[in-house]
Amino acid sequence: MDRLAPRLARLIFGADAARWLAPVMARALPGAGLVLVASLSAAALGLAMPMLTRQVIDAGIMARDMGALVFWAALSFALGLGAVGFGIVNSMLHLRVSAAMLADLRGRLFGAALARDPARPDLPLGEAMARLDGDCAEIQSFAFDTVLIAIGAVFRLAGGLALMVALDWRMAMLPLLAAPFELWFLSRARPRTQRLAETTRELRGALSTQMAETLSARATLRGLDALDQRGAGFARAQGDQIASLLRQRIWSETVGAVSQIITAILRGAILLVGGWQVVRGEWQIGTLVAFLAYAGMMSGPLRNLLGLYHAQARARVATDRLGGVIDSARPDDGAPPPPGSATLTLRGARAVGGIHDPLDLTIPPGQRVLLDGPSGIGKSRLMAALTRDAPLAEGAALFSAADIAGLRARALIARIAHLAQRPAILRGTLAGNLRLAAPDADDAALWRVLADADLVDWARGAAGLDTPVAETGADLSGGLRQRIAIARALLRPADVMIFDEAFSEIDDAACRRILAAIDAHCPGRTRIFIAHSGPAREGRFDQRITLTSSVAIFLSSRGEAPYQRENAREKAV
Ligand SMILES: Nc1ncnc2c1ncn2[C@@H]1O[C@H](COP(=O)(O)OP(=O)(O)OP(=O)(O)O)[C@@H](O)[C@H]1O
Repeated sequence: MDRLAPRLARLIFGADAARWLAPVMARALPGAGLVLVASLSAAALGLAMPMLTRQVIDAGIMARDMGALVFWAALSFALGLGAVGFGIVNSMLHLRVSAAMLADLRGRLFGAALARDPARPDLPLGEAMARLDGDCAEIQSFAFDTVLIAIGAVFRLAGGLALMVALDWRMAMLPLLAAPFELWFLSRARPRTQRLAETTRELRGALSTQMAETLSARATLRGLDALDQRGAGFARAQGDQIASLLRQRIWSETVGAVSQIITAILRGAILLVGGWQVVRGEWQIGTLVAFLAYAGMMSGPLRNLLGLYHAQARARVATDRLGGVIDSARPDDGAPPPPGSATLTLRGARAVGGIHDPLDLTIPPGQRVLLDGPSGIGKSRLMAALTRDAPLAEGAALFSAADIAGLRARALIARIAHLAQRPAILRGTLAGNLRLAAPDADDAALWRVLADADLVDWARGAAGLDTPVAETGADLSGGLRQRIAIARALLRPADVMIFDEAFSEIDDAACRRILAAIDAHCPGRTRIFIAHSGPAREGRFDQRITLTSSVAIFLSSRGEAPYQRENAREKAV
């Protein structure tokens, strides 16, 4: 299995996709083998049927043998019943095994999407979901429906042909004459199948992106009275997608029709030549019936085989799109950050996106630091570089003398907590949101950090730790969301805490209480504050660092950067 899966994956999906698909296929192969055996047995049952019909007609009806008639008819009935039962078992087995493969594949892709390298361009949410859902399903359906059906088809084609040869070998040559034409047609038609699949998958991604973005922005759009506008855009995107699906369907029907036309020609030829044989007395009528049944049976398998080649083209489009997600994942490698207290050092550093002059800086353990600079200059990006969440455009960032670029990101975030202005709050409960940071924290620990974040009264007034929280925390005020995020961060024993506008929506009085609690309970931790205004700028700082830029900063108003206005306000206070 370990060697078969990579080979199969390479053969079907190409060498690139085989890297990540082979393990998934290796896990699915035993189940797929079982489904294959079951479906081949069902096909064998199907193949036996026309032979039994032939016996009923020739040995029973035409020979006027009542005993033989009853025997062959009863056997046909019993096998027919068996085929029904077998079909049900088969379909359940198929669903179970193929759903398990889909779950495995989607799990792998979900993991890769979560581990996206921040240095890589982000995929819009809807596009990512379309890939995780639609493209994974495309591969699952190819592997389980198309490939399995095609193997069954080869079996039925070969079996049917063999039985036709047994009935009359000269007549059995007829289906073979059509093969070269079909192969030629297949290879000519395939590139168009691939192109159409690419367009359809892209349009599907665009539609999901529109949907996700519009739904998540509906409050803003309502305020702008722009819901109809977005609705019309969505309708247009749906129209484009339907048109593309129709083009794809017309093409696949055209491709499929070719095999049906060939089968119809074959049937006509068999009827004519076989009928002539019966007239001449060389064939019995049961033989003609059985021959016709086999020729009819070939149409499905032929169509499946024809479909296989083209379905592979579509599956390759899906694997390419999924390959993009896999490749964007950052490997979880690197050295652990040095133990002991953390000294942060920046040497001529600037993160991608930032426009400030390169920064040299050392922050010894436990310092309180204010990082200042006009909006958009790159404060957040520079801090994100400390956890490898933003790549550096120049310079270096060091964690206790170790270059951060070589440190394991997961280990780094255990030491550096970076709180953003708009924290992510998930649907569930207050406790569930807090325990994202520390799954094993007991209730007492949760209440302690709630106290630090000045949330105890609010939580008691609601349903305590079980207070329900809506998706994105939409039922909470901005200040509550920020306070929950602060409480959550305090659950982690980080050496460095970066408060990146993390207090911007909290009222000044509460903000001062929270800051005092943080200073009292985390005196040994390095605390870096970014704040354009408010109490987060107050108090004693060991360092005040101001990012400046020799590039003109277009975001300043009336020639004054916001932080300069704020500094002026501070002086006035
Ligand atoms: N993922 C990203 N990739 C590249 N550039 C980015 C990315 N995220 C933000 N930027 C850009 O980096 C620049 C600096 O953004 P950043 O958020 O660091 O500024 P800031 O100084 O923190 O501003 P503010 O005070 O308004 O929060 C901006 O021009 C922004 O558009």
